[in-house]
Amino acid sequence: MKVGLILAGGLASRMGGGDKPLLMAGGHTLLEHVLARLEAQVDRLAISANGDPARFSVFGMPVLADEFADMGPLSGVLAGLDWAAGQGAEILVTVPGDTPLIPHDLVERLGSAPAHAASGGRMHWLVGMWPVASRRVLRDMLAVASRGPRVSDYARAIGARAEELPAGSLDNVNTPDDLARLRARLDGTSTPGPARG
Ligand SMILES: Nc1nc2c(ncn2[C@@H]2O[C@H](COP(=O)(O)OP(=O)(O)OP(=O)(O)O)[C@@H](O)[C@H]2O)c(=O)[nH]1
Repeated sequence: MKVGLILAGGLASRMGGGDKPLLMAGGHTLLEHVLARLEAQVDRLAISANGDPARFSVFGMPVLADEFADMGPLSGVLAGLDWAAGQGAEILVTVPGDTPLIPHDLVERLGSAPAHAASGGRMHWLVGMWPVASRRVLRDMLAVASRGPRVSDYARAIGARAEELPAGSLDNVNTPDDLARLRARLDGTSTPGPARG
């Protein structure tokens, strides 16, 4: 069984704070775009976010808080792997909530875990497929780290493979300029809404 995790933690400091996945583009939040593309590809979905989970309650999914504070996205990945283990899943698919245009066949393209997405030769480590059995390696890494370990270090430690995805499908929103570009791209398109929410 494969389950999915939408990463929505972090500080969004380059956007001036707030929840990047709740920003609007093309008539939907970025999170709704991710959901609409990922939902049919996995058996269950959860959101990784700290703070008040109520702000994500409209999506009807579990909201997983980081166990290790201030350790960056890998702490969210660990929470997702622990949740996935509890669901009886073997594979966790992660997608950042600020990456709304992932392919509708992402899981098929990634193939088997561990695999991580690349575009134009650049790795997008958080668009990936993680074996749930690897979670002990990650827990050990986080338990001894004094600051957030690099996602690439963990992915490489478990033998990650890179899969090239179509150009533009991994464009993410880090800055107000990124958001303006995305809005210009989605303006006037009829993006399908999510099946829930
Ligand atoms: N669970 C969790 N997710 C995080 C954390 N930091 C970042 N993320 C997620 O990881 C992905 C990439 O995050 P970044 O854009 O690099 O970091 P950010 O904090 O969101 O934004 P900046 O402060 O501008 O770097 C996004 O989906 C974030 O939601 C964290 O500490 N915990």
